[in-house]
Amino acid sequence: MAQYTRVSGIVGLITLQNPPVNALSAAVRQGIVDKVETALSDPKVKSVVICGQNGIFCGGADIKEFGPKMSGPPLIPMIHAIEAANKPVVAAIEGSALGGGLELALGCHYRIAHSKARLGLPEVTLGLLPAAGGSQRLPRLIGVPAALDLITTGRHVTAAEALQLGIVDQVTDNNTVDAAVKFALSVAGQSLDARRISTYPCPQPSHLDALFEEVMQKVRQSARGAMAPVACVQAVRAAATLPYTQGLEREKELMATLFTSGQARALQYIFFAQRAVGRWRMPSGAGWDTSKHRPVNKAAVIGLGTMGQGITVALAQTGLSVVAIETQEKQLMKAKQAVSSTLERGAKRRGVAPPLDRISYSQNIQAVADVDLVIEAVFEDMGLKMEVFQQLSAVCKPGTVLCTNTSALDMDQLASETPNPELVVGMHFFSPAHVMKLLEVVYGPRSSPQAVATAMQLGKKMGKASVVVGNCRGFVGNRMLMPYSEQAFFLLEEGATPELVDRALEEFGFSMGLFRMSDLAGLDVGWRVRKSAGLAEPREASGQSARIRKGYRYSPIADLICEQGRFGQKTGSGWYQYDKPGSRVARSDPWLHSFLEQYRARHGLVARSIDHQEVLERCLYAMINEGFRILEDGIAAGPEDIDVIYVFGYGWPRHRGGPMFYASMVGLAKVLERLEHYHQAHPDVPYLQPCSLLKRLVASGSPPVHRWREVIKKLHSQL
Ligand SMILES: CCCCCCCC/C=C\C=C\CC(=O)SCCNC(=O)CCNC(=O)[C@H](O)C(C)(C)COP(=O)(O)OP(=O)(O)OC[C@H]1O[C@@H](n2cnc3c(N)ncnc32)[C@H](O)[C@@H]1OP(=O)(O)O
Repeated sequence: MAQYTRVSGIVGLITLQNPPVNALSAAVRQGIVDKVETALSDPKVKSVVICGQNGIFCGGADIKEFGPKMSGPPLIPMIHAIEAANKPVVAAIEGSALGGGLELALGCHYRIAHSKARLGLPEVTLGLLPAAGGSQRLPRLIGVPAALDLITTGRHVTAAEALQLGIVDQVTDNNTVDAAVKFALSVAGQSLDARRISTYPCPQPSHLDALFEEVMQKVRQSARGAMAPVACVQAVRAAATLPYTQGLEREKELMATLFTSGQARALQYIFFAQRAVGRWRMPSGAGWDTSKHRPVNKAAVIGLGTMGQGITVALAQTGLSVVAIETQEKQLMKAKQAVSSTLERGAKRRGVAPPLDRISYSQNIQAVADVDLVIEAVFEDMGLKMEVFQQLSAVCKPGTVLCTNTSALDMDQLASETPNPELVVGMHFFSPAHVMKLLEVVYGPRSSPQAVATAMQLGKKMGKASVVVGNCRGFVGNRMLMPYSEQAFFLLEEGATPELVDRALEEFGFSMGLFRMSDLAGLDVGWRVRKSAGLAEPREASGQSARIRKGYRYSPIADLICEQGRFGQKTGSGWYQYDKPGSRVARSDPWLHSFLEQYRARHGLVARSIDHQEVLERCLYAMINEGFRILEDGIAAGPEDIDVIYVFGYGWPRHRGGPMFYASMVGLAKVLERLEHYHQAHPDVPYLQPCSLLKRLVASGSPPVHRWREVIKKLHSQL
């Protein structure tokens, strides 16, 4: 809806009303069309201001209304009518002007923004392009290179940057609507000939072809198969090379392809999934509405290895006071230097002062006595962590929330070391902790909803996509990695190479294939976990028994690689070779290939040709199958939780919506059929045995992903 009033005698004020972000729903578009007509036909009105209610201009088209049966006035003619008006129309931009919201503002003759406003065309992040004339107007207004940057990345700019780029005409620190009305009064009656952006010639950059070729190459590389960034470049190229009306036609054509694509559905699903997981709920029913978080002003980090350093940086950047503890003096000094330089680099980028004085360093755990929350990030060793938790219980003030940053260990066992297990939760960060967006917040059977709420609130404050998950080995993310990597190892035994597996996964869209990723993370981490699970003990070098552990098929390949001291990038070799330890460029390794050949010969395995489809089906479907088990076990509340974890923490291509969404797009019946097929071929691999929830969903007609929770709920109620 839109409200209309006349202010200062001659200014028609149109206010968009659709909480919370004034999205351009059918009703809002109808409201705008009607109120613009009212203002333009009223002879007393000499100029018009468009604003949004509750301090936000407009969050863009209403994504919830996207679909095959969209109704209401279309955006393009609505914006054209505003641009063609014979009275000046001024956009008063507070809060956000995003997507269709900015396109609406670009149709206005003037734009006044509050200094705290953010503007952008983020359609690309939803698998779309700015198709209400935005891809044609913005390059005409700010030039091709700047428009390409904004449209292909979807980044939001501050009001100051918008002013510098020429997107807005004025920035104010005061009441934006008052400033816009004042401005509208000052321009009433003036000629609008030079204010209609669609009539501007598009500035022609020199070497236009070379520029677009270069940008297209870059975009294709970083898009990893996503269509929208490529279409965005094509649309801007149309703006640079065609008259406005023809460019608009091209924009429409490109949008039609994107709008109906699975990629757009996947990206919009992830947009809502991210928000849905933020409204967490534990199986007990506890959530934000029932659980108040404890205030956290001062936090401690115990253990300043790579993870501890990243967490310290993230906390300090969030504005907390941090006590950073490391018992080894040399490591403490090294960590202090690393943390300081990361904070300095970050502050320089943002043009602010580095928050160095928020951190105090100590070798003495007594220094945590007055903190509100502790994050333990010591070495992944249960004995050591138990010792730390005992010490923390003795030192911390009552009510301190104790968090462990374990990636797989039993956090409930750690809770047992404290007199207040209800205050213990897992906060599983991803490396580097100050960069990666994901945080798994792990609750055990005794964790209180208040402790979970506290960790979730802190995650939110740190800008993390925080997901509440239950306690089990590997939680959600790492638990699903087990079948994924197991299949990759089996594929090596059967004839694949790390390069082949990685290529298949990277062409699918993963930021890195499994083997390159393992080399980056360090192979010793998984080796230690397998050893602690009693799997990776040295066995006889050949024969069937070497490939059987605990009664099931097992590939010792990764353990054998580690026994050679090949831990990945940090040692200069792993699944690939590197120029030197720490180097990042992975090269094919003849040693590894000959090792694989010898391994197969020793175990009587005959290499066969393996194609990309088999790699994808075996690795991804085994992982998805485990995702269904996780849902069945109640470790994740819904498919959205798993998908957000994989998109934000594991490099799953966002335009494929996460593993569970992907399964729904492939078709659950097909996933089930392929799992049955591979399980028949490998009956000694339990991860390939289709999970009963998957079978149940297929039996109930493969409902869309947003309806899985109903089936899961029914399943749980019958248990
Ligand atoms: C066959 C060919 C057909 C062609 C048809 C073409 C028709 C379309 C034409 C033009 C299309 C234009 C494209 C667009 O405009 S797409 C939308 C672009 N806008 C965005 O991407 C902005 C998305 N929103 C945000 O970034 C944030 O929400 C922000 C506005 C910055 C506010 O952030 P914050 O204060 O943190 O609040 P939340 O993100 O939690 O959001 C609050 C709730 O509002 C819901 N929301 C937000 N934006 C939208 C939206 N655009 N549409 C619908 N709903 C929106 C959000 O989901 C939250 O609700 P809930 O918690 O219930 O999920």
